[in-house]
Amino acid sequence: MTQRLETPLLDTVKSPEDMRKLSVDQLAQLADEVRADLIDAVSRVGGHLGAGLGVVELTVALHHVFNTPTDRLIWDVGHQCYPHKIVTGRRDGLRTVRQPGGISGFTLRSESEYDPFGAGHSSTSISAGLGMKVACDLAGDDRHVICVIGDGAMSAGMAYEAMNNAGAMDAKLIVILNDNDMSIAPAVGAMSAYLSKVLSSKPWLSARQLAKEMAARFPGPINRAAKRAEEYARGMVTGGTLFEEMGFYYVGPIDGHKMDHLVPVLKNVRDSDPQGPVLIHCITQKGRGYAPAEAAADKYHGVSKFDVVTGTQAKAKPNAPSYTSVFAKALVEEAREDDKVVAVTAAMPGGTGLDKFGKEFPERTFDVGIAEQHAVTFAAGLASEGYKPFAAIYSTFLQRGYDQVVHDVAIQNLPVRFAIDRAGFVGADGATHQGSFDLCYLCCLPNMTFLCPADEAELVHAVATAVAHDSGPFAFRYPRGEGVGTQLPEKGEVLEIGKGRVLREGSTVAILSLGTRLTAAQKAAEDLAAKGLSCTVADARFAKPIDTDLVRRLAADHEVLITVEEGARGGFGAHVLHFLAEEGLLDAGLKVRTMCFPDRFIEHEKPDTQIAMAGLRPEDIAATALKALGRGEEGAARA
Ligand SMILES: Cc1ncc(C[n+]2csc(CCOP(=O)(O)OP(=O)(O)O)c2C)c(N)n1
Ligand SMILES: CC(=O)[C@@H](O)[C@H](O)COP(=O)(O)O
Ligand SMILES: [Mg+2]
Repeated sequence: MTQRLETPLLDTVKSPEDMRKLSVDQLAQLADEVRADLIDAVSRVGGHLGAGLGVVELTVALHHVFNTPTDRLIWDVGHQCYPHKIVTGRRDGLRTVRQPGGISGFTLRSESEYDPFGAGHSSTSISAGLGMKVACDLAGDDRHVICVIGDGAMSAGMAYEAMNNAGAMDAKLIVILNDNDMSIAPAVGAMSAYLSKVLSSKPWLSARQLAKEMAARFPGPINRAAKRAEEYARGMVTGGTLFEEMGFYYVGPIDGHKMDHLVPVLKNVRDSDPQGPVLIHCITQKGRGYAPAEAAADKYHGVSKFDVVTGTQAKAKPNAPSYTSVFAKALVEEAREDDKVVAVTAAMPGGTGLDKFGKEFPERTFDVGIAEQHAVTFAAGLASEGYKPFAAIYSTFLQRGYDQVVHDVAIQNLPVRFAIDRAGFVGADGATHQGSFDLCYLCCLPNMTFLCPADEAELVHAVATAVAHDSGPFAFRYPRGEGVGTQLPEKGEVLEIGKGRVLREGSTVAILSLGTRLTAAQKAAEDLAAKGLSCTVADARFAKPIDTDLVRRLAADHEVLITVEEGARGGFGAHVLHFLAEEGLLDAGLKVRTMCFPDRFIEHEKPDTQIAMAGLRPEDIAATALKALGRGEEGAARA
């Protein structure tokens, strides 16, 4: 246990520069103080906690040993970067993390020179780091590039693509595997740390380098044998064979919470000059140092505000079930009737609700790790053999598997069902996580069917329709958070493909809503009616195929046609415009307005504010109609 020094260090240590003057004992004390500060900050505003708790010592040691920001330090995913933000001048800012106007919950280039690369989606750090290291080498810059990547993020294909490339190059990229839950964990502790110190010390590395150089002088078979002998010798001791095979010097495993292990190993790696990349295997504990987090199944990965003493989170009582829980329940019901229904998640069982499905159907539930590309084609394989796979993937993360959607699912017209959660604005996670583009990137695909339920009841029907639709790929989307409180049907109804519904009949303005903007559309119609304007409100239900009869009728019977959707330009509204143009329905002077997200990234905010920033509130819809009729200003200027 570190002998705590009297003066609190966090108040005097203002930057990594200050940290470089500290002793190892002082660094350990500083880590304790950073951990306490992290817990305090997140208890006030919520956010990602468990991962940051697991890298407090590593963060302090890295900024002590390396000359950041000149040396580039990249955090994979970035959710564990809160300690990094505390020690790089954003301690106060952390009390505003993910809040309106506050700092980002991930690393962000525009936020700090200590954030050389933005993140949010996983497994990008090694690719980015290699690019930076090669650039530095080309420019003759003598700086280190360090990537910290978790064991989860290491399960994504992109990480292997990057390691495969790095391992074949001479760039001395430093990768730190932050391993907080290995299924086969090599021994950690003083002995292994000692070995790693020795293995990463200059004499050993240069001896190994010498062996490598000697081996390199022999022709093929001898060279390979010599090289392999050296690697297996090390692999036997430390289990680094996999990474060695990929061309990395493997160092570890070391205890990622012991400052007197971390600092010497990092110094040795920093000062050694092996040709090629190095991987340091750090064993850490997610949630470390905060009992409620350590005890929690999810290690307090993502939390709302909480009481520091008890760990009890302040969760507002929901007015209605979440869309995710409605989806999960509906899928369980359907799966009870149909044993071909199977479910696939990419490391998000809790977030997608498939943990509930897995409780009842463990053998029909597949968590493939953070591997959306694989998840999609794995589902395609299941579908090709007659199963009904539901790939439940957040809108933003499905972007990672897009070519697989096109190449393996749509072209082959395989009946994969895409349950797209977190569609539309997601709030605190901000620009990297918004569900903005799925309508754009799926509606353009031939063979795709895309259903957009307007509320929870419609979501239950969407699941039933997805199960029944076996003739090709089928997507349905729903937002983060709770529904509007509609009565849930006993059983899902199979909807007629490509058919919308009219909820309000009028004559001058037609509002064609897609998805959960329906309540706003109905409110806008009421506001307009109060101004003497007669409005029709229709729920398109399907983004693809469009209900062409409905669109034809709305175009023929109204002066103004407004489409509304929670997605970026190029989605539903664009396809309605294509149809209207092809049918010549724009030629008679119909006034069309397509309301969607603006052509910019919307940062972290409360979801309602994000809707206002996008100009999609009821008052914005009403104003758009009035302006189209030449009667008054269009919606409040977009924030
Ligand atoms: C492409 C992608 N898919 C899914 C996620 C959601 N996600 C965020 S953190 C995380 C787990 C990361 O595990 P690990 O890398 O081991 O980091 P730890 O939280 O254990 O520190 C996941 C799945 C993501 N950010 N990016
Ligand atoms: C860091 C990350 O990508 C996930 O933790 C994500 O923040 C989860 O989002 P939800 O909170 O919407 O499940
Ligand atoms: Mg992990």
